[in-house]
Amino acid sequence: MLIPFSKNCLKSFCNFKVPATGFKNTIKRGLILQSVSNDIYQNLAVEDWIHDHVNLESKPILFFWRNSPSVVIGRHQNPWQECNLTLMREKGVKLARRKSGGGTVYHDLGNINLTFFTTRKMYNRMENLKLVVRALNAVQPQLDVQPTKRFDLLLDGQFKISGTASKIGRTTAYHHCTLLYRTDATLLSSLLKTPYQGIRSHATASIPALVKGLVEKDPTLTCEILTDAIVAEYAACHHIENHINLINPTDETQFPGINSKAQELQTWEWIYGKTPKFSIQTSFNVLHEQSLLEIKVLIDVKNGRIETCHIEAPDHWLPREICDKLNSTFIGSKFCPIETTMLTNMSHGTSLEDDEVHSKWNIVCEKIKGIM
Ligand SMILES: Nc1ncnc2c1ncn2[C@@H]1O[C@H](COP(=O)(O)OC(=O)CCCC[C@@H]2CCSS2)[C@@H](O)[C@H]1O
Repeated sequence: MLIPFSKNCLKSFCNFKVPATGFKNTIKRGLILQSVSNDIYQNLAVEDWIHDHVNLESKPILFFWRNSPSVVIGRHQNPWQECNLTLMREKGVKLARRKSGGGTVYHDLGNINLTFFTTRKMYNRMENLKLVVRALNAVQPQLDVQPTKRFDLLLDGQFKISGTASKIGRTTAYHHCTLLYRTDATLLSSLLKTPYQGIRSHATASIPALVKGLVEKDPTLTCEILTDAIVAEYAACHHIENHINLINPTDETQFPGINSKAQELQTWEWIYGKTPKFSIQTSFNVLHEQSLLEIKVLIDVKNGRIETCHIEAPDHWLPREICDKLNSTFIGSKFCPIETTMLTNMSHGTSLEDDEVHSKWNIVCEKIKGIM
């Protein structure tokens, strides 16, 4: 049963504004929430907000959420290494960095996300996954779904339908996982494949797997059927009412300060700027008098910005001093195609009066944009 979420409901969970005494009899043993939003940043902000503000002692929370097409990288990952940013921009797929560690996954409405909030003490990923498996078997006993040692869920022993990540705080923790019920595996794998060559970094690498949606096994399954089954199992386990509380992640009266959290999660500084330091060593060819010339590139990127840049072109194609000027122009700028376009345009009206040199400068900038 879906019911809109009442303000008092969450208040009895919060650490603040609520007196420590007087609620003893009204405190519930747990709560099931579902977001009305499909915005990845708003939904990640809910996780962050609950993690920061809610006292979960004896009152665990299960949160359901789905997103419009998005790629979600782990806290310590490198987006250039993990996904095809060019294809994502083309298809309007959002990029988000979450607060938990682990690998990169693709979300769309065919994917349900579940977040199990508990105290740090009660944090237990395997129990949560077993609960999901019991729920799946309750709706379709024929399904062969098993948790793995890495806390994935595999269908028929080989297809990943769920990936796990977690964040463990001082007193509270959450385990979140995906549940793929409908997916375009070809699109998913092309979005999660880097086209950029020569990246060196110590960022966490994802572990690619074969994926499948549950509907391929049982076409009658829907998001609602699956959610209801998990809700029923969770409610039974925690002796709480079998219902979902709908929440609006933009509602400041329920979640004071949540909109600024969502804003922060979509800043360039968080999504790209938090990438662990990396370098990219690559080369590309340009056509000159019917032969190919090699342009070598070595770029170090720190906090998402170009720290050092060595572009080397044959002297007779692009004079050394122009290459040096190009290198110093890039230093300090964001490793980002929009910023590079601005730099390219800014070179107009400078010392590049020579049209030929100017067009070569533009060619190099275009090629560099292709690796961003
Ligand atoms: N949605 C989804 N579900 C299951 N598996 C996926 C999905 N998208 C991609 N993959 C596969 O997992 C690997 C990456 O596996 P890897 O093990 O590296 O990473 C994970 O599983 C992370 C799970 C994070 C879950 C969070 C829950 C809420 S916000 S995101 C990828 O290369 C694909 O092969």
